[in-house]
Order: sequence, then C-alpha cells, then structure tokens
Amino acid sequence: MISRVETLLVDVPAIRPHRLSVATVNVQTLVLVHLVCDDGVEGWGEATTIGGLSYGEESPESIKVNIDRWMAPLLVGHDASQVARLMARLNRAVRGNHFAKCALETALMDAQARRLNIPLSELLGGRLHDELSVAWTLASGDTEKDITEAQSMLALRRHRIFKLKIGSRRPEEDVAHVLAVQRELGDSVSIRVDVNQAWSEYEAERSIALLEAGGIEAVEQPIDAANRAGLARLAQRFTIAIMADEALKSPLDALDLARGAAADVFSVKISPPGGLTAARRMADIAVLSGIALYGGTMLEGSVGTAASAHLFSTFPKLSFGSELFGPLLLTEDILREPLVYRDFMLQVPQGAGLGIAVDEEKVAALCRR
Ligand SMILES: O=C(O)C[C@H]1C=CC(=O)O1
Ligand SMILES: [Mn+2]
Repeated sequence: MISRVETLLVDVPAIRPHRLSVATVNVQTLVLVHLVCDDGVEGWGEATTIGGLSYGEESPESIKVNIDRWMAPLLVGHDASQVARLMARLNRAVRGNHFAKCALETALMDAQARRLNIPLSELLGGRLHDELSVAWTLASGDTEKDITEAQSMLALRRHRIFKLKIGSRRPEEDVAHVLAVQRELGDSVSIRVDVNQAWSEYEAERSIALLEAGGIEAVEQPIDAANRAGLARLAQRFTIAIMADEALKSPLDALDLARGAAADVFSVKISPPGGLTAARRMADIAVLSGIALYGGTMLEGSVGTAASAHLFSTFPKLSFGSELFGPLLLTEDILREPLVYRDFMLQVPQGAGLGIAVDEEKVAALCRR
C-alpha cells in the first residue's frame, strides 16, 4: 500500500548559462517525487521543465502543487504494485499535467521494479543495450567558447556528438556559427542543430539548404510545433534528417507525424507524453513506421536521466544516440554514486529499480523551503 507521496523542489545551478532560443537556463529546478510504501519499498521520480513556463505548459511549482493537492491523494492508500491501474486512475481524474504524471509513474515503477528485484528496463519491455551514446549540447552563445568546450569533451572521451542550440540570432548568423564549429571540429564528430521552433518555414528552407551543404547531420524542430504540414514539406525536400521534438507530445502526435511523413527522426522524451509507458508507445510507432529514434532530455537531473536510460535501453535501435547529459550540466548531483559516463557512453544502471541511490541528506540540504 502507498503510505506517502512527497514532492521536493531542488534548485541546482548549471555549470554555465545554457542558452536556447526560448530561454536561458542558469539554474535547473528538479521536482523530485519520493514514494513510500508500507512494505518498506520506496521509489523516486523526477520532472524538470526548461525555463519555467517558456518551453512547456507546466512549471516546477505547478507540478508540485498539482501532485500535492490533486494527484497524491488519489494514490495514497492504494496497492502500490498495480502501477497501470494507478496511472489509469490518475488519467481518469486529472487532465494534462504530463510532467507531473511522468514523475509519479517513474516513482511507482521504480518501487515496483525494486519490489520484484529487477532493473526498471525489465518492466519496460526488456533491456537490449547496457550503454547509450550521449550527445553534448553546445549552448554558451559564443562560437569560440563552444569550440573550446567541444574540444575538451572530445579530450575527456565524454562526447563526440554535438547539438548546437540556435534560433535566437538572425538565421544567417546562426548558420555561420554552426559551420564555423563544424569546420573546427572536423569530420570525426557528428553535428546537429536544435532550433526550438524559432524559424518560419521560409527561413527554414533557406537555412537548412546551407546546413545540408555543410554536412550537418540533423535539424531538430526547425519550425513551430503546430506546423506539421510544414515539417513534412521540409522532410521531403531535404536529405538532412529532420527531427521532431516539440511536435511530439503524445503517442497520438507520433501517429499523426508518422502518417504525414513529417519527420525522419523522433526525439523521444519521457515527460512530454506523460511518462515511460506513453514514451514507449511513441517509440513503437516510430519503429513500426521506419522513423529513426533519438533519446531526448528535458535537462533532467540523475533520477529522470536514469529513468530515461532504462527506457531507451529497450529500444531496438537508437540510431541518433541520446542526449542524456543533464546531470553533467549541473553543479550538484543528488546520488550517492553518480551515473557513469565513459568512452562517449552512459552506462545504464544495473541494479534493481532505477539502479541508483538518492542521497537523502543532500536532497534535504538542497531542498527549497
Ligand atoms: O531538446 C530540447 O529542446 C531541450 C533540451 C535538450 C537538450 C538541450 O540542450 O535542451
Ligand atoms: Mn529539442
């Protein structure tokens, strides 16, 4: 039986400002869910947003208050082992609030997998990979700084896939910035860009032509998420991979994008669709439709990153790798043993549940009061 559902807000400064077209992240707020059951089993979940409300419709504070006031009371006192039934109960009573639901589902699944003494990946269809390649996002806002940062990541053997955040400057300046980084880093790395919806379709047509000619590998969400027909036109027009991110908020979005041939790659994240099960459905639709997969992030800390890693480890093929670098962007970790990044890969934790141990004293010390 579920005894308690606690939510904690933990503010962690980033190692440097992280500039997206929609917001600059200086501090990331982790919303942690701590589930306590009367058989002594506990579970952890996490949700993060990007720049408060500037990326999506939930903020850390809305996630906390909506769980505390509306969702936790629907769970407390019920059988903790019936995860699907509990999520169905939540979904009947609560509309939207996908990030909050993701944090809760993660905590429920972590607890249940611990109870069964299996890694979470085994509740999600079964693990196929023990490590995942990890991209790093260059988003300092300065070309020289980005190049130096990428070179140090290569020297550390941490990342050789780089995603450049663009869309806040004029398109010509952004393209020049991307091609300058590409020239400096050479052919041994993969370079992608994420525009976070900033371009009009016309700007996208002009800019993508230049990026394609320059050998860039993929363009993530170049135009407004609502413009699916436009995304389909870009995917048909260019050979460079067009990746859907913000356009992909549910399995139904995935079905619609697949039917409309609107993307070559799906960036699958666990929070936007409302949790691991829904994210798994989006990935299944991609696999069935011949759309490639990329493991996305909402810049989660270690709990959300571990949960994502368990899910992505079950995908038959992660052709574009993952961007599960969230914990590396933060100045503090809340685990007793940090996740292991080695030889350009993240090791998927092996232990029961999420396979991590949260340092509760550290969480208590960092927690917002
Ligand atoms: O993909 C996004 O739009 C959000 C996030 C992921 C990596 C990063 O730097 O920002
Ligand atoms: Mn993106």
